[in-house]
Amino acid sequence: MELGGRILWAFLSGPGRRRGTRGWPFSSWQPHLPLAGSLNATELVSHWTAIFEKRGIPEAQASSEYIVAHVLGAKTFQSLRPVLCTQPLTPRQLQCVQELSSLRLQRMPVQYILGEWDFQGLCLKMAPPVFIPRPETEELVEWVLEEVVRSPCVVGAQGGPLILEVGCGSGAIALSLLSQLPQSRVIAVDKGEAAICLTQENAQRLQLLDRIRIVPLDVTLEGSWTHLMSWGPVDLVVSNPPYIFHQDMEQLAPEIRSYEDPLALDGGAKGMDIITQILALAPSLLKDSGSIFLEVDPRHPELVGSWLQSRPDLSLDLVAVRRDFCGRQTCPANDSGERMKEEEVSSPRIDTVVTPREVL
Ligand SMILES: C[S@@+](CC[C@H](N)C(=O)[O-])C[C@H]1O[C@@H](n2cnc3c(N)ncnc32)[C@H](O)[C@@H]1O
Repeated sequence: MELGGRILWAFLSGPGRRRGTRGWPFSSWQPHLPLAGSLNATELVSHWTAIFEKRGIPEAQASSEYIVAHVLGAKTFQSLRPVLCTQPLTPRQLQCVQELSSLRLQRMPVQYILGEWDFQGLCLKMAPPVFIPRPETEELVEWVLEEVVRSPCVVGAQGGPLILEVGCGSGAIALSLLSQLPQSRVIAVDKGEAAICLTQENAQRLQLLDRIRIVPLDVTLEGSWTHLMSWGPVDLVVSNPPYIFHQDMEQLAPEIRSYEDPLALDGGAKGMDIITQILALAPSLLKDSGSIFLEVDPRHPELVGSWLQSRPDLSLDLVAVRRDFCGRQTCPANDSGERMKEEEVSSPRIDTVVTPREVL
């Protein structure tokens, strides 16, 4: 498929991905501490799973397994050495499990409790209120990687693409692209101070600081981009922007509502505030042959399509839409208002391919 101008790839995430329906279980109820020496890891997991279930904590068993494994020095319960599963925990270990489980009872996400989480095989430090990277976003990264490998024009002057990530959060997208594209360089921007610090720390931990520039920047501020232009136009823009419709914010799970930065989630009335900022800036920042990859809500391709029609000056075409592994998607309409054709392609995760206007 030959593409004339700059192009846009939209990655749809299911409507439920950042929401939740469970209630806030705050109460004065105190779980009792099991007697020291009396419980091994397997029994302790059962003990806390039962408490979590009783208190309506989502993913009760997984939560207790992660916590117990973490205290015993493993990433997952399944990877614990068999002897550690049957050996009684020490009083100190029991106390530690108790403290971390109490945080879970307050609906703190497991990722913040453990203080680290894996994304694309990288172990990243996590800290509230910086957005916790979701598994759906790993698919966005995989899509970008596929396109970089497939498209020889996505190569910058130093032999790899120059990538701009808008809203880097913990650095998950930027750092996983850097680690899998050894020739690439990334400019990672975020308006949140905590996000900038966490990306910096994660880049340092992963020894990727030499190929990343981490810039505190609010994309909605006029003129904020001018100093980015000195690094030249980029080959790719990647973003998992805040895209939740404002009215949907109230339906978010307590884990999200109480611990993650609302600025990482709330995309304004139609979830488009940051999306349109990114698109509007593309001509100044993106090479003519460049691409933008965005994670969006299933309602967005239609909205983005209409918005792009009102901005022909941007020379941007929405060329492809994928849905996430949850498989939820609305099929957007094309220019003539018809439903877009669904094509079967090699990856089962791709459901709709939108060809660029020039090719239609
Ligand atoms: C959904 S989070 C994505 C974080 C990370 N990329 C990930 O996928 O895990 C969106 C990020 O955009 C940042 N952000 C929100 N508004 C912004 C703005 N106006 N300018 C720059 N960054 C912004 C937030 O601070 C947040 O870190």
